[in-house]
Amino acid sequence: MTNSGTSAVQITDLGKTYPGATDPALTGVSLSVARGEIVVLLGLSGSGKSTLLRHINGLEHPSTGSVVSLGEDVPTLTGRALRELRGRIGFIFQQFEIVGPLTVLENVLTGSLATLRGPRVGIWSYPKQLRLKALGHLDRVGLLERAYQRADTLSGGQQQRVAIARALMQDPEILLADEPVASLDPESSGQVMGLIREIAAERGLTVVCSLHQVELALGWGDRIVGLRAGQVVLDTTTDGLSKDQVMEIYGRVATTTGEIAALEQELADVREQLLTEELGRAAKDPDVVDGDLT
Ligand SMILES: Nc1ncnc2c1ncn2[C@@H]1O[C@H](COP(=O)(O)OP(=O)(O)OP(=O)(O)O)[C@@H](O)[C@H]1O
Repeated sequence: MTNSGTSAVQITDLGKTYPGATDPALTGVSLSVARGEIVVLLGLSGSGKSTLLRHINGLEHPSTGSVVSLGEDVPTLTGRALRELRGRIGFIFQQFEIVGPLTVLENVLTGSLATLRGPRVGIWSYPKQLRLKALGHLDRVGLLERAYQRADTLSGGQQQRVAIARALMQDPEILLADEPVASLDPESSGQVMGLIREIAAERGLTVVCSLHQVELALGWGDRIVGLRAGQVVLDTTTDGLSKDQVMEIYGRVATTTGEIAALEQELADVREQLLTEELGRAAKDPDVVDGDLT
């Protein structure tokens, strides 16, 4: 069944409890995303962002409630119908999932594997029209000159741009991005997020992207959906929304052991990021002798 309505995603009263878990990962989540909308899921580690994203393309099965993506009743789909839906929904992950020893071009080409029969080895095993399409996407993300280089010789930001080009090979209608800049420095983060937005506007893509950086989310998304312990605690457009207003609702004092553990983890991550940035600055500082960071 295909629905020609304007809703890209319609989630109603979604609940998810993982097998063996005592607490639900999601409770009573309802969310409607219009076609062409750019939505940020914001929340602490463990608040349920990935779980929610993974329901949209059927990587998770709901415990209760319904998920309709691009007019398809996702939990009822299996086999070919599910593969077809996933073909219409691109997914970008935090860890890029790039195959290091393969060339940049071949990594992009793997984005078209679902449309081809049989395994492919090497760029010449892909039809010419797909090779040209992949080169076009690499050009769009600014990496054309890197096409024949090994993917693991690229920086983190460049690898994430390869992941964007790979997702575009599917000609997706929806793009899901799960903390796409969590492993990047602030400058590369801004570039990657800017690129996703530009490409979404060019292609009229619907984007649902999880982030945990409040300021980035405010500057980037049209709408913010705040999750806390598996529940939607904020759902508003970013227009005129201040950081304090977001923090007030989504960053309230942690109350459960799980939330406190999540906050502690978040703090450890921030400390690690600061240390990495500091080491990066020290490495560039001409006054610091090689290896001497004291
Ligand atoms: N496969 C799984 N099996 C059991 N529990 C899981 C599984 N995946 C996630 N969870 C639990 O579900 C809850 C929500 O996790 P989820 O990964 O969706 O949160 P998140 O907000 O995306 O976190 P992060 O920002 O760290 O990725 C957490 O308590 C997590 O431990």
